[in-house]
Amino acid sequence: MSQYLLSIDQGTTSSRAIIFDQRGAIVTSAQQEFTQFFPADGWVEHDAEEIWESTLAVCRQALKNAQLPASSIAGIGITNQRETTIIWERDTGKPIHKAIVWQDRRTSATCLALKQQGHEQAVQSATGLLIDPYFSATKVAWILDNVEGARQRAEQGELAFGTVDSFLLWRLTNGASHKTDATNASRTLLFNIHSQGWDDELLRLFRVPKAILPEVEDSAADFGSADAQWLGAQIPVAGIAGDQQAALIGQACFKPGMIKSTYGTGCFMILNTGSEALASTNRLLTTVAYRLNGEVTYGLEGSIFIAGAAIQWLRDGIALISHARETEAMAQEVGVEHGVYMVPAFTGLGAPYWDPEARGALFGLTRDTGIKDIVTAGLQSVAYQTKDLIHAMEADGAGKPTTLRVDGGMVANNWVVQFLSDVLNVNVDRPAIIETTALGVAYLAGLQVGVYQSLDDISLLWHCERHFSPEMSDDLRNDLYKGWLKAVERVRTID
Ligand SMILES: Nc1ncnc2c1ncn2[C@@H]1O[C@H](COP(=O)(O)OP(=O)(O)O)[C@@H](O)[C@H]1O
Ligand SMILES: O=P(O)(O)OC[C@H](O)CO
Repeated sequence: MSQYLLSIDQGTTSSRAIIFDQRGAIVTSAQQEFTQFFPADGWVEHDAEEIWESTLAVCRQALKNAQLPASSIAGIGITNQRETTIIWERDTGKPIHKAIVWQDRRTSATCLALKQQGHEQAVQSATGLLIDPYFSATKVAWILDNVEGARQRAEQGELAFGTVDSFLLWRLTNGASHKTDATNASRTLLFNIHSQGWDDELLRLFRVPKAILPEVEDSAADFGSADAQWLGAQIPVAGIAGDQQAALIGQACFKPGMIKSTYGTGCFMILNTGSEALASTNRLLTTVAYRLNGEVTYGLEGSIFIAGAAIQWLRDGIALISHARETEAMAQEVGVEHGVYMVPAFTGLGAPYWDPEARGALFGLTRDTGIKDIVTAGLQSVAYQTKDLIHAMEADGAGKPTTLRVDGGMVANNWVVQFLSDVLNVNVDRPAIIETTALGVAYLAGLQVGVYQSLDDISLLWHCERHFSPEMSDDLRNDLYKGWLKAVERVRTID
């Protein structure tokens, strides 16, 4: 019987395919980076064709590496960078514009106008989100308004919109399936998280025609089958979830109060709040954590736009390092008290500030500041931003977590995780598999095709690889964090 699961993890900077066995162990994986386009200040685009081609290539490579026939794959799971917006032609499957990436700020004036017109409260209570260029709705409208004839074609039903999961599903099924799951839908600003349906009032407000929207399914569902021409056999697509929600599942945070934080390009912390859609009064997001058998589990999310991307910038933008892994030894050498702060607001500030016009800055430079201090400040900024989120969650009544489960490419860095534990004053657990995003959606696909019977089966598969506990004095922690708050204040453009 086919018992392997193939996860497609389509992230912001790379496409990955990982094959898992039924114990959740990685059999093999393949990864490909793809081009980032920065056509203007604050704009970020991807080529949707390159997203598709790199995804297909890594799936084929993973199967080849594993020396497994496609028929041994019981199901495919798709997890993806969320909010990123693609519109394509229904008859050809061709995108009509580059994908507008979640980090893109081009619609900030539109968002500001909607906020000034007083729409934010109603939008927040329906969607759990804030009016910000981060989410898909204003990106959809931008494409419809800026590609000639697009709005009319959309209204006539000739065009389809999707987040990256939908686009890949469409391609894998040769256009037979135009679907998404509730976690991805909950990031569009068009989906009512209480009624679990597209919301007509929001569609009117954001000027998005209903005809372009995908059907919304549970996160473990029958999404259609990948055509045999792509991977060598027809394989059911059985799980879909946005990457941050998938990581929550991969971290087995199934009980209310459990919390994870993922450090990839950005950093996303999600607290499981169970069946309660906890409304934030501290500018966090209420989101669908997962939907199984029609039952919704909600999450409270803090979204930070730049985490590992700060390290990428140190490498590719200003060439202070050649590899991300070099940063650990540098920080070990420099220590925590060098007086430099980096506020990596390259694409504005996310939670809890939501300041799209803020830009990055370095503070505390002196004649003896060196490369290692700046690099260390980049690593530290990630922990300080996480502390901002924990404070907002506490203010929302969530209570201080006892343990935080972490994952994502950046937590391979032991120094970062120890500093995180020190600054938060919280125990931090790093699991044996830090590819929790891919693992989470493999679990979802496995639930659908019967490899797993329940979430309890999955919880048993989670293992801690290393536990980090706080070692820093309260005085030092407070002093360091005070310096961060001062630095953030200096880049903010709105209160
Ligand atoms: N050892 C390391 N120290 C610090 N940052 C790292 C390290 N290894 C990887 N990173 C950062 O982690 C990010 C990659 O994480 P990943 O989870 O693969 O991201 P994504 O899914 O967003 O593409 C990159 O931005 C990289 O700069
Ligand atoms: O590509 P990642 O892993 O940084 O995740 C991006 C998020 O889904 C954006 O909301």
